[in-house]
Amino acid sequence: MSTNLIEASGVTLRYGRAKTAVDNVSFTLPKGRVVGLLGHNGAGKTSLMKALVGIKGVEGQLKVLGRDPMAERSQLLTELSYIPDVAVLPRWARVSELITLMTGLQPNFSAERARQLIRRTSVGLNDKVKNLSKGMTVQVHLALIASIDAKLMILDEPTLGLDVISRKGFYEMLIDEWCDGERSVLISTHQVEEIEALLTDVLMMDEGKLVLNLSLEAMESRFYALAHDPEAADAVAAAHPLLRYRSMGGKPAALFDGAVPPHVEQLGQRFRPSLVDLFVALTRKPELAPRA
Ligand SMILES: Nc1ncnc2c1ncn2[C@@H]1O[C@H](COP(=O)(O)OP(=O)(O)OP(=O)(O)O)[C@@H](O)[C@H]1O
Repeated sequence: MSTNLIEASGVTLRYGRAKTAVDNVSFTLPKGRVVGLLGHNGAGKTSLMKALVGIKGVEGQLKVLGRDPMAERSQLLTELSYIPDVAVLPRWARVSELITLMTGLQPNFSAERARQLIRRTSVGLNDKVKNLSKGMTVQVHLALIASIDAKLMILDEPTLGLDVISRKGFYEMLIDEWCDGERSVLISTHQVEEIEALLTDVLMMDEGKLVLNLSLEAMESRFYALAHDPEAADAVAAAHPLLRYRSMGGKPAALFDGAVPPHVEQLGQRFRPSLVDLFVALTRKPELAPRA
């Protein structure tokens, strides 16, 4: 098997003839990475994840853990940790029963590890799922899937609907208990600000297309932001930034792909653009584009 956990080349996923949800997407996902799959509603994130776990067939080449997801779906599902919706667990069950259930379903599941992870949470093994808050349910769900001995975890919008404390708890547990430098996780989300500090890489989708595939380190050396005085606006605009916006403190700012020309750089102060700025620049809807 190649060292990449995911290899996608020219992957296209259609719903019927009219809808292309994933459009000619190519990327690789090596081990030991925390990858954010970012995109607006309808960008194609869930569709891509469905393709990765063999729920939807695609055109192009796709290998996950060295397997063809459609042809080898049942085998693949025992080798990765996937949650389409973290907040859903059988309501009738006690946490201990879920552990028993998982032991029967998942050959690579460790009940011992699950109990250990549940002890990290405020949930008891005897608690019933129906009595848990949404945040607690998500923690239990994560504890269960983090107890699968796998190399790859795929999470589709895991913290949707959770308050900030529960989201923080979720990500802390994910980083402490799952990420070990060997395993990788692919997380789709809209909550770009929150997740930026966790990520090693970012995949950004817009209308089915992959518009950015970059490590966070490479992002720092590739994109430049410049805060400048209002009087310099025309000169900055003439250098064709990707985005013009207001930086913190309300000062006008511009985001550039690549080095800022020296005569423009001297018009302001350079700063590190945030992932949110980049997200807006690369995925904004046409109606939000500045008027010419
Ligand atoms: N079963 C389906 N049949 C037809 N079109 C679909 C189907 N599922 C999704 N789509 C369309 O495919 C596109 C991508 O949808 P998808 O759910 O993958 O986006 P997403 O990025 O996950 O969005 P969200 O953030 O809202 O969950 C959208 O235009 C959506 O309407």
